[in-house]
Amino acid sequence: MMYFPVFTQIEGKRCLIMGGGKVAARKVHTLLQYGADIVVIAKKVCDEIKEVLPEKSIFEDFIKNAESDFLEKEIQKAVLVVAATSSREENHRVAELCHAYHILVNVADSEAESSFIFPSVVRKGNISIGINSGTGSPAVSKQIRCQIEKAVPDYYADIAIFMGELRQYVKANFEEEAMRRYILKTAAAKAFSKERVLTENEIKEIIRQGQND
Ligand SMILES: C[C@@]1(CC(=O)O)C2=NC(=C\c3[nH]c(c(CCC(=O)O)c3CC(=O)O)Cc3[nH]c(c(CC(=O)O)c3CCC(=O)O)/C=C3\N/C(=C\2)[C@@H](CCC(=O)O)[C@]3(C)CC(=O)O)/[C@H]1CCC(=O)O
Ligand SMILES: NC(=O)c1ccc[n+]([C@@H]2O[C@H](COP(=O)([O-])OP(=O)(O)OC[C@H]3O[C@@H](n4cnc5c(N)ncnc54)[C@H](O)[C@@H]3O)[C@@H](O)[C@H]2O)c1
Repeated sequence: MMYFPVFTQIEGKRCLIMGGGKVAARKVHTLLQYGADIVVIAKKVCDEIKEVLPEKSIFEDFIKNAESDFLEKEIQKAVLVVAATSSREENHRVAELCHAYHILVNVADSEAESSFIFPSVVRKGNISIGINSGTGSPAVSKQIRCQIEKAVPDYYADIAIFMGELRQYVKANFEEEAMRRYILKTAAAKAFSKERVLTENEIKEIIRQGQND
């Protein structure tokens, strides 16, 4: 299955993880990096999760029938849900509820029931590179991630921050779109060729050239 990559903002937003084992811990780790407000519900929650989430975000000893209304309400508060229990029946139930409420759901043991799947992620500062094999083979994604990690140097993150700030400045100070494009494209090309952020003088020079052309 081929997936369209979307970069979504989850900072401060509720993400519900159903299940508290190895897979749940990996998804908690990924979502935490992006500032999600995570809640975990499971029969048993592993130490790795307890170490990174506050007690109020963990609902352990969850028993399906007695508290089914609780789960449904928690699902409705979430922007995305992960069904990662070791019970096929439970994962299926969570998936059905999410589909009924049109809430994004990742089902750890069923790609077919998932409305989104997790990419393998390379992070360099604010830069995020997501990888998906398109064949349901996480081992392939992991190999590609390792190659990209080696190929993308840390200073790219500094250039990204620098270019983000330059872009705000250029948008605020230059009315003509062609000029904005010239400055930003030239500055990015120059920063990457010099393998560092540009100095104020180098930026002034680019602006001068743009105005003379
Ligand atoms: C990328 C990554 C993101 C993440 O989870 O954070 C990810 N799985 C990762 C690791 C990993 N997954 C598995 C192992 C054991 C080795 C192996 O089996 O290969 C390892 C550990 C390892 O490889 O070290 C087994 C496995 N995976 C799935 C099932 C269920 C099934 O197949 O039904 C089973 C059990 C199969 C069985 O029972 O045997 C399903 C999915 N896993 C996906 C993503 C989606 C497809 C991604 C794609 O196609 O690119 C998809 C469809 C749904 C989803 O989970 O979103 C992360 C790499 C992190 C990194 O970069 O290191
Ligand atoms: N997507 C992936 O990358 C990936 C990788 C490996 C395995 N899997 C699949 O993910 C699932 C979870 O794997 P794991 O290694 O995290 O298992 P695990 O045994 O480490 O954890 C299972 C968790 O589910 C909880 N649980 C079980 N039944 C429950 C129920 N009825 N209600 C609430 N909580 C319940 C347990 O308390 C535990 O917290 C399995 O189905 C496995 O096949 C997916």
